[in-house]
Amino acid sequence: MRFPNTAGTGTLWTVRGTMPLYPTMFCQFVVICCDNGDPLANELVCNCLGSLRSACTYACQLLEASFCLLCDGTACAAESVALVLCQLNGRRSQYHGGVIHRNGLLQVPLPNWLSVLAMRMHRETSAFGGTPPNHVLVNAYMPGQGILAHEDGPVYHPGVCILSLGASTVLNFWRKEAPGGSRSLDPEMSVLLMPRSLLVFLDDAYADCLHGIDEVVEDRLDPSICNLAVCGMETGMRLPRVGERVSLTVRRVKRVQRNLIKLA
Ligand SMILES: O=C(O)CCC(=O)C(=O)O
Ligand SMILES: [Fe+2]
Repeated sequence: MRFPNTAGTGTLWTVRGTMPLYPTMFCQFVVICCDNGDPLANELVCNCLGSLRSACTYACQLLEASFCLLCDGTACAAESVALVLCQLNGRRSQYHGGVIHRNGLLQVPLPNWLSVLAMRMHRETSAFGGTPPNHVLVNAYMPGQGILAHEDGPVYHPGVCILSLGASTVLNFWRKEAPGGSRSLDPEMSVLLMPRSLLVFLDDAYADCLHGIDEVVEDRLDPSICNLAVCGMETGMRLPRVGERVSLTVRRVKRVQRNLIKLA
């Protein structure tokens, strides 16, 4: 399977194996936010019901349909201008929506299939503060790959939607400042990201925490994972990361540079 051709380079992003389709899997919607200084333990975790559920399912179907189109290598090139920025520890990342410059986003319109998805997330969640998202990061992880603890930072509006496809994973959150001053090595809270789940994290979870994914080939499900029950899992289980995981991180870069001439 191949991802969209990258701008200019002619390099194709080749993915080993095939993108699994999950036509019948449930779609989970997890919201993590902790306004008013509430501890992370008070995060809101809910199953996706009613219209939200259908929105997520729709998004996944759309996305999977898009990936299928991309697989045959024909539909993508004209529509999608993507930029491969890094191949860190094997994880591959692809940016859509433009390059982030110190003066703001040098905006390139999102490809249509991503724009529909991003607008749907905008309409159905409160993640982007009333203004549509303009940037999507696609990350592809093989088993054993992850992402170091980091914060997404002030360049984005403090709200993120992450749609997960392929293998499951666990995303950890650490408070930047644990009580007593130093940062604990143990996550304060973790979320199991099942395929076709949509994670929305906002506010304090964005601003006061680091997040990251361990570089392991299987996840040990421990009690710090806040949504085990809704995933039908139990503490103590081990969940192998079977195959590749592809995530779409949808965000809004706060500042958009409209006058490109000024940059010269
Ligand atoms: O792949 C994920 O779920 C997390 C990605 C992430 O945190 C990022 O790209 O900033
Ligand atoms: Fe991140």
